[in-house]
Formats: sequence, C-alpha cells, structure tokens
Amino acid sequence: MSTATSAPPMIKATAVNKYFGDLHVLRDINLEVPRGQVVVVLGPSGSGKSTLCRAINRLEPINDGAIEIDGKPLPEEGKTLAALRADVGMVFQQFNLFAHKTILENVTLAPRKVRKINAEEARKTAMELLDRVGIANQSEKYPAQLSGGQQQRAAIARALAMRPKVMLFDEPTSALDPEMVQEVLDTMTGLAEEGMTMLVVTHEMGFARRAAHRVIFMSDGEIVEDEAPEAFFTKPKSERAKDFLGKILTH
Ligand SMILES: Nc1ncnc2c1ncn2[C@@H]1O[C@H](COP(=O)(O)OP(=O)(O)OP(=O)(O)O)[C@@H](O)[C@H]1O
Repeated sequence: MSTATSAPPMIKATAVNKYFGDLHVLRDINLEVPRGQVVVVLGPSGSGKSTLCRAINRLEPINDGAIEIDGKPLPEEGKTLAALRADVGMVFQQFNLFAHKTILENVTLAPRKVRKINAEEARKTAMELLDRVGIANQSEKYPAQLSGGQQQRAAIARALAMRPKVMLFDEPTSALDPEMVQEVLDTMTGLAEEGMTMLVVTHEMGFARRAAHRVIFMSDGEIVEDEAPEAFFTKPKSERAKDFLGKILTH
C-alpha cells in the first residue's frame, strides 16, 4: 500500500515582489522546485537572477510574497554569514573563504559553531567532503595558496558541510580562469547526479544543457520562460528569450 504523502517542494516562492527603491527587481515570482531537481536560471544582466537567489536564502528581504524551503520559511537569522546557514547552502561568484583559516578549518567552522558537531566528527565529515570535491590533499593550506577552482570547490564543500537541503549557485564559475571552470562544473554535475536540489545562475550553457532538468529565463524581474533545456534552447517562445539566446550563442 502506498504511504506516499505529497512532499512539499524543496523551494517554493509565492507571489514574491522585491523593490530596490523605485526599481521593481522581482515581479510576482512564483516558483516551485521539487526535491532533486536542478534548475538553471538564465537572463540578461540586471534581470534579477542574483536577487532571486539572495531572496531565497533570506540574504535579501522581500517586499511581499512568501518563500519556503521544504515546506517551511527559513528562520530569521539576522546577519548570519551565508556560509554558516543551514538548509540552504550558497556558493557565490567570489569564494569568500575565511582567509586566515585553513581549508579544513573553513569547512569545519559552521558545523562546529552552528550545528555543534564535535571536533573529530566535523573533521571526519570535512575530509570526506574535501575528498569528494577532489582537494583533500589541500586541507592544511590557506585559501590564497589554492587556485581559484580549488577555492571554489572548497566553498562548495563548506556549504555541503551544513547538510543543506538545497544548494544555490550564483555564477560560481564567472570569476575563474577558463581552465578551472570545468573542474567546478564537474563537481556541480556530480552533486546534481547525487540528487541535490539545485538552483544555478550561470552563463555556462553547456552545463544548462547537460545537467539542468529545467531552465528558467528571467527578464526585467519576471520569469518569462520555464522549460526543459532542450525546448528552451531549440524553441524559445518569447522574443526576449530569442534575443538573449541570439546574443549569447553568437559570442
Ligand atoms: N543592493 C542593491 N541596491 C540597489 N539596486 C540593486 C541592488 N542589488 C541589485 N540591484 C539592482 O537590481 C537589479 C537586478 O540585479 P541582479 O543583480 O539581481 O541582476 P542579475 O540578473 O543577477 O544581473 P547580473 O547577471 O549582472 O549579475 C539591477 O538593476 C541591479 O542594478
């Protein structure tokens, strides 16, 4: 007998609006992301992609609407560093690792301070995560001693150490030298294959085509298209998406 209950979406945004002064940056955003789905967010500069990520993670207050993670609003956490939050892990363009801590300390900090995990357990989990992202041998180094790609993989491990339900990536490869982009995308693809729920703002169309279950196209603060990647890339419906794809694909 099936005991399945309908699980809430991992990310649910309902009628979300956000203004910066007079600028209406998120316009009536409605979005549901089920468990295990990988959503790539595309759109021209200034269309509200980063603001959407930041709103989902409560780094940015919204003016109206509601955001829930796994059926619940995120708790108020004041100005807690994004890296230290539970439930929603976020990886930024700039890695924002703590410069004066080793890579291992960067990864164990939040589990120890926020989740109150003991030192040995936190270390063990951190080493497993660093191994998973391919930099276990760099654990005693400081961020500045690592390449950009390695630092970004450390930032991913740090976010994962909080056992998030959802991972948000805001242009995680845009600040990297080209030769390091693929190693970070490979790490993200691995996470996607393991079933992590992910919202990814990126200009990497290869990743969108390969790893995304769904593409959301934003323009002027609105979700204009919400499609499977194949449909979006081959038959965009709106003039705005056609225009956007025309520009990026001819680059
Ligand atoms: N803190 C802020 N104060 C005022 N305006 C802001 C702030 N942050 C973003 N904006 C404005 O809000 C709009 C949406 O910005 P956002 O960074 O979300 O866009 P984006 O799609 O992520 O752009 P990009 O691809 O360039 O990163 C832009 O017009 C931006 O200038």
